[in-house]
Amino acid sequence: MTETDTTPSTVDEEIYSCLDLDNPKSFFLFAGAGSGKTRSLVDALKRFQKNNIVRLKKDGQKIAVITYTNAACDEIKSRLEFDMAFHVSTIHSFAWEIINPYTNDIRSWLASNLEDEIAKLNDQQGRARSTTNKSYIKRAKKIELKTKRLEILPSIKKFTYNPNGDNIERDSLNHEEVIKITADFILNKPLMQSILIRKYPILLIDESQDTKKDLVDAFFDMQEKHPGKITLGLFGDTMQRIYTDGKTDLGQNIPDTWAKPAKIINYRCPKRVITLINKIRSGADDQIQEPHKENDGCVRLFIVNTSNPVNKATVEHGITSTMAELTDDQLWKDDAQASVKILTLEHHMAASRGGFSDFFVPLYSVDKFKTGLLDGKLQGVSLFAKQVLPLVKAKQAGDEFAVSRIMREYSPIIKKDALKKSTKSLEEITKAKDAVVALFSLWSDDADPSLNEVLKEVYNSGIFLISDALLPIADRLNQDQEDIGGEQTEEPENDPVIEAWEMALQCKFSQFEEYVRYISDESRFGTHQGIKGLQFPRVMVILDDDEARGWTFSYDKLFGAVEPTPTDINNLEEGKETSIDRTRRLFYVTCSRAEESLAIVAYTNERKKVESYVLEQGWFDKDEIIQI
Ligand SMILES: Nc1ncnc2c1ncn2[C@@H]1O[C@H](COP(=O)(O)OP(=O)(O)OP(=O)(O)O)[C@@H](O)[C@H]1O
Repeated sequence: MTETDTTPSTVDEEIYSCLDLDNPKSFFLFAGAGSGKTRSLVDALKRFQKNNIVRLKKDGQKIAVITYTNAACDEIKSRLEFDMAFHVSTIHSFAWEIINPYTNDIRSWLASNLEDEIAKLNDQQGRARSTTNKSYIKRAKKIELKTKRLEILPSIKKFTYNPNGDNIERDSLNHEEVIKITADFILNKPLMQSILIRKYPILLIDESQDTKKDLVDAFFDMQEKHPGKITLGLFGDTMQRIYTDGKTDLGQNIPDTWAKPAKIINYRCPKRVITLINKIRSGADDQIQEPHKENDGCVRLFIVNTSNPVNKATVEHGITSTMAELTDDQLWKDDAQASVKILTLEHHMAASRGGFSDFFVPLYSVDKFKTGLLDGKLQGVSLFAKQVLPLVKAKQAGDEFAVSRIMREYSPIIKKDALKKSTKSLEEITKAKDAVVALFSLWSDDADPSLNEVLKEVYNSGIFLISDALLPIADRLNQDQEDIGGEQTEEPENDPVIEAWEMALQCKFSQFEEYVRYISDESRFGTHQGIKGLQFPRVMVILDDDEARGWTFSYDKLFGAVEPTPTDINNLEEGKETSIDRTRRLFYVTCSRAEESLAIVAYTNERKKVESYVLEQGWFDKDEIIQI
């Protein structure tokens, strides 16, 4: 490294000096958790904004900043006062903006890619031992779908893509394709590189460790071919790479011509947390952080014996009380304020702890619903989340102004257009008022209606529009009522999507409210991956392989409770990544979120092994370990 400095301003100075339009220099910032990477990024841009933005704008150019999440995008945009000279976007939107005008090139790429994929699948079919086993049938289905897609390609006039959506329409590209096509165009179309560099002479990537490998490679290639024309700046922490599609060897083999500033201060965590994360990290590389904060903070490992049945809710509640005593911080016990952040590996673990499983689990089991369910954009969710919930809250708070605003915005009864068309607007207003009263009456006497009851009421009064996803169910609910005592209706056809909704709609509205809090980041729960980049005063990390059910991560292996598998040993011998490496990085990310105190809760049936392993590794002292 050319520089290792404890003075952040020197590092920031070096980064800023790279953003020189006459003499651009690329850089890779080496920095661990809580070292202020995002702050350095924004500071450099702000300084650039002050000194050089006029020239950039005059030349019709922009600075491109690629971030990992939409939330990070919004944060950076707002800190740069929404200056249009900064093009801040996620990698998927950035990629799509680059390629979307080139319909014919996309078509050719897709055609050749589909042909390759079909040829590979046909080859596998040819070598299959049986034509009746599951893999054969699955491959046959894939060949059929890919062939169909290949056939319709010529008829597509314009490809579509939504970086935040499921992209299931016939003319849409999926997320993986957009990244691959962009990387391929940048690598193999010299004109594309020239256009990009002309438009964005400075390209900065935050969270570069998790940015799609193919694209990072393409950007490296572009920089190598035009060294005097572009600044490529990478911010990130290789130890925080938690997705499998990031570039594994990022940080190694950085060209000599690049600047390599390093930040070694951790501004977020107290001293004890920093010694812990330094120890965890020492299993992967030799980066050591120094604390900025004076306080020691508190860390405890609770090892929970799962050889006998355990009530996890009770155990975890007890742990928060113990932490409150140990830290003398009563907020550890304050459930209502969500003052403790509880991190689980999987969403379903958060759902069961947060009490919204009945709504979440059935819908999350439908693959194409996953993204929409997590960002709240799933068709059907917004009726309850954006219309019914705020309306009920407004009524409960006696805020009639908010009630009428929501009605004006969403209700087809009272919407401006409806009133214009109607000659009897007074009548319509009365109808709307009655609809609100009828809906709100479901909550009278502290009742907690089911989503089904709410849907039925919405259907009957027409207070809000019902999306296509819920309409068949609403129809059926109403039908059931009409059929009581009448003739048996025909058995409905099984449709897994409708069945998932039917199950979810049986939950109580209060469960749905908890789900909304979860996806709005207002609940006490988060996932190990989802809290990337965030920080919280009190953090409880739940390690529970059995409940997580996955195979990508294994805390039991990381903590020495389970021996590495032959595959792990093989990978290790071949210098490849193992599930222990992946889990170590995830554990580093979760522990490094704590600003004050940290409780780690390890569920295991090998408690003695876990204790002796963590003592041997020097992660915890004996008096920091509590067996339950
Ligand atoms: N130079 C500084 N002086 C004081 N506080 C700082 C400084 N730099 C960063 N911080 C604070 O430290 C905390 C961590 O900063 P930030 O989130 O930017 O770090 P990061 O490197 O992006 O972290 P991570 O990679 O772990 O998500 C924030 O509260 C930030 O305000």
